[in-house]
Amino acid sequence: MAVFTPVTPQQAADYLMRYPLGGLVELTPIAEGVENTNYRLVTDRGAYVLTLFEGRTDPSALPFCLGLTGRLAAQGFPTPAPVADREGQVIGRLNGRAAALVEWTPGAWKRQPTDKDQYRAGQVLALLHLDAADYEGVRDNPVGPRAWAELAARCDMAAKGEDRRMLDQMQRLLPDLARPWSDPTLPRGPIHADYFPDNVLFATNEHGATDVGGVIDFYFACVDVLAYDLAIALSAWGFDAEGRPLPSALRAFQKGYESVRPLSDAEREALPELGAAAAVRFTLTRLHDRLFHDPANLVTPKDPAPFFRRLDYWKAAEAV
Ligand SMILES: Nc1ncnc2c1ncn2[C@@H]1O[C@H](COP(=O)(O)OP(=O)(O)O)[C@@H](O)[C@H]1O
Ligand SMILES: N[C@@H](CCOP(=O)(O)O)C(=O)O
Repeated sequence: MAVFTPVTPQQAADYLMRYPLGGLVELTPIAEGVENTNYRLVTDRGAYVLTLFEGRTDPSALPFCLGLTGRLAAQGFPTPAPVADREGQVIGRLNGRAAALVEWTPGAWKRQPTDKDQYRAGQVLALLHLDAADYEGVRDNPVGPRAWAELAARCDMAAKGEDRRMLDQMQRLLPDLARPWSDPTLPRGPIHADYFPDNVLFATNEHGATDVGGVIDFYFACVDVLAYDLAIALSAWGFDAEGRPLPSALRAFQKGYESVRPLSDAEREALPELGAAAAVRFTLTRLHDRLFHDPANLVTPKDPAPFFRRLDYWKAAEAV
């Protein structure tokens, strides 16, 4: 369960006093997620997510992340807006952690997205890139190329067996993986950087159709190469649980993306390299989090191996 820092109903009720949201009705821990502590919090006025930010989310990045979602939500992009307290602040402090309240988004993520869902998810990612383009916030990617070597060095102290084999292979690739980041022709801008199916909630819209109701979890958001965000998303949406490619899902997602924001030739060409970088980035964080997992946390670490297998697909695509 993703509760690293427990919050009691009394502590939540006290925290709520600074918001114009009425009194606490219900506080329920949210089981999903692996990074931060999340509770569903219901008040007299509505439902919200209470998040306490843990290790990997640097509190100094929160103005960027919450500013971006606030801006996108105000522009009509489907994402829950952060809630300001009576003094206009969206970032508070609770139980020794930076904390925020965000509107609750009804809906659920697609465990088995159809090609139509893939297409729509691709469109919404491209809309995010267009809508966020003139956002003025600045944040470097906290798990960009510079962080990979450090993560690998930490894993190096503990990896054995199959983990060691994956790590050795990734360490050999690291020097070349950063190449696209020195290419000035690749457009940059605000990206989500964790656009996985579990961060895209689908709901029934006012016309009775299923649509993306809310994109959540912008806590890895940063300014980076736009096509890298697409490569991350393709890597997240276009493979099965074992890490084998799903060609029609990959096609549908990219087609949806390009129906809104067509790629330049340079972006299309760089996509396999960016995909390989995405495979390594998520393998490394998963490997790191599993190797250094604290059993006192009831979160189940994610398996790095299926992400590592995505490398084969992207490397083969690079060779074409
Ligand atoms: N605004 C929201 N509306 C509805 N559910 C949410 C919202 N934010 C988070 N959740 C739920 O909480 C879970 C964990 O949130 P997430 O931000 O992905 O956590 P983490 O960053 O710890 O991985 C999500 O999978 C979703 O079920
Ligand atoms: N998406 C990442 C881990 C971050 O988890 P999330 O629940 O915040 O999406 C992964 O799959 O490794």
